[in-house]
Amino acid sequence: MATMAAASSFAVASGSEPKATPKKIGFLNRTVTHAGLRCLNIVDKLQSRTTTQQLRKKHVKKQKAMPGVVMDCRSGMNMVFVGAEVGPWSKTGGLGDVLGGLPPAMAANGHRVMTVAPRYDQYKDAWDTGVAIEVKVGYITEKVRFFHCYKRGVDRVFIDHPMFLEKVWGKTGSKIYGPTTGTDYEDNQLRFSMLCQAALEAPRILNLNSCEYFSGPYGEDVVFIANDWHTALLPCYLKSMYKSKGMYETAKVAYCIHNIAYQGRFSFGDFSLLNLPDAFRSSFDFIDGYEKPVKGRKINWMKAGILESDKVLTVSPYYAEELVSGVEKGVELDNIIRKTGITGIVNGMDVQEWNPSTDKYISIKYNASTVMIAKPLLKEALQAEVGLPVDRDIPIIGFIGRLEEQKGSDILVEAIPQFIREKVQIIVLGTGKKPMEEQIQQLEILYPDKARGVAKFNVPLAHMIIAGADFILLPSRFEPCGLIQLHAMRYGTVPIVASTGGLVDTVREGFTGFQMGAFNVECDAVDLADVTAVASTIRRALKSYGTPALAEIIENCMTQDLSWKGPAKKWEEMLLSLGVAESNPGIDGEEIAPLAKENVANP
Ligand SMILES: Nc1ncnc2c1ncn2[C@@H]1O[C@H](COP(=O)(O)OP(=O)(O)O[C@H]2O[C@H](CO)[C@@H](O)[C@H](O)[C@H]2O)[C@@H](O)[C@H]1O
Ligand SMILES: OC[C@H]1O[C@H](O[C@H]2[C@H](O)[C@@H](O)[C@@H](O[C@H]3[C@H](O)[C@@H](O)[C@@H](O)O[C@@H]3CO)O[C@@H]2CO)[C@H](O)[C@@H](O)[C@@H]1O
Repeated sequence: MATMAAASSFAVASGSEPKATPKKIGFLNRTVTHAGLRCLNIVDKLQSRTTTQQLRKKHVKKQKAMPGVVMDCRSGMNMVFVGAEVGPWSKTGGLGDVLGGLPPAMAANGHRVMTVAPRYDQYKDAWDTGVAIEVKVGYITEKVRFFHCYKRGVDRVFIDHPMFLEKVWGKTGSKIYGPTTGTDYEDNQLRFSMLCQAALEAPRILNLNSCEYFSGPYGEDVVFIANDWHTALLPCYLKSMYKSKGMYETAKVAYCIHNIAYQGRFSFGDFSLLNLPDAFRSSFDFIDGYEKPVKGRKINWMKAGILESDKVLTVSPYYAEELVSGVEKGVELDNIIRKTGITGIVNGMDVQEWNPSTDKYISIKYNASTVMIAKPLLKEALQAEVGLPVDRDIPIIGFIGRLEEQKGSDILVEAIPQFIREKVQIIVLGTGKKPMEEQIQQLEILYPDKARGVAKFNVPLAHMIIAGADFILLPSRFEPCGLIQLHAMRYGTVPIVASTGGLVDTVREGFTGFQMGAFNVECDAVDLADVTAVASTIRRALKSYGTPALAEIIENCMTQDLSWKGPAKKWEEMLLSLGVAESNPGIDGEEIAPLAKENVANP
């Protein structure tokens, strides 16, 4: 906001024209200046028809800068984010958070931004556009419809087909990929092939007039941001169905890896289901030593996504390094990524959903100057909520996450006997693999006055833990970025983290949290050394409880800018470098809270 207020004038194309004074633009109600923002006054428009027409080809921002002078200002890019989850409409974890939070930050910077995700449920706020297309999935042709809403400056597009809705309806959040954790829907390849094809049509055919600055279809000068294995076919179809026919000539694809553990490996014969020319076969070709889902030669969607895209990204710089470090951390795609290269940009967090001074799930609102008064009260509320003895003097350690080996809840459970005699309580919230759910549910029986495990996907409780706990534990075997430590830091809850991926980039030992060292990435056993590291670091953290040193760490945590603002600028720089026609830098934007608030989705 400060940057905006300090701005002094628009750059006006004609030297003879008086300089415009700073103006509030209606959209987002902000003042805008930027070197990259081109403004033509009405005289220039008459003299330079071609330029103006070129401008109109894309989006044109109109405003009255001064009485009698109409200025057409253009900035930004057309961006289409594609993913299997988009929060808050659909979310099983961090992928949904990123597709929910990064696009509005891009829109705030003046870009025209769309997300495309499946319509898993009857979302109250997204309407049928009336537009339908036919796409070939596998050996059949299916009709899909486009639903739409406009929130926080972003066109949210949902792909409607029974393959999404019938399976998941009413259970969004848990059944997106399969009926239970660890079991995938048999037609996932068809479902995500459909998503990719529909996403490629959306910018061309949807006539969206969501706000006064952008109208009509996005057109073909777009950059697609494809996320994880589900969208790996997008760059392939872009080439085989469009570029080969002279369409989407300058369009580009950035491919973002949120988790290399899920690659989309399927039987080699399934290539024929994808309806791609034979030339693409080698990009999918993959051999591993595993028998799942079939023995031997396979297709690997993520491998193709990496090879066929114009740029490969991931969600933190340290994870980017880990991915190319070797076969273990690169999960057998390290050699491919070494060839293409990869850029890591650390995730931001949604500072609207996670804001201790407005959070609707917590009874006391607070900020960095009131945290020490608020936390004990929020702790008592949390203890009462989960049925632990209510005592504000007992430090609480929280854990939130998908219950998969990645997150290390099994390591935590094994470490508990080594520190449970300390003055401490533990609260674990997560869903996922059944044995791991059962393991956390046992905690209450083993340690009735000390520990609780809640095997539910429970957003209000996640907020209460983030606010009421003193420490948040992330004993991850690997962690591409991690959002929970970001949420925690904003709430003055100090992270204790394994030294891996984004946890290395975002938590500074002794300054904003505690590092435990890197853990064994082998997932089929719990390494005793990791158990010891968890227990000894927890004891170290507990020693700091109530000390000025911890108070300083809490303050350091809470006074950081963890929003998407910084990461969005880095994303913009990278996407601009791809050279999509008609792409320009954005502006230095701010989301306007009231607008964003009234537009918060209500799925
Ligand atoms: N039981 C429960 N109840 C309520 N809420 C729950 C919950 N379990 C998890 N959540 C929520 O889901 C999100 C999980 O975020 P993570 O960063 O841990 O993502 P995840 O590992 O799924 O995603 C991957 O993608 C993200 C985004 O790029 C990376 O940060 C991450 O490292 C990578 O593994 C948080 O918002 C958390 O509060
Ligand atoms: O936002 C949370 C994560 O969501 C995605 O991960 C899902 C993954 O892409 C799906 O394929 C599926 O994973 C299952 C996998 O296919 C199966 O072989 C078996 O290993 O079990 C897995 C778990 O059921 O579900 C994952 C979510 O649980 C996204 O790709 C990740 O980046 C996100 O972290």
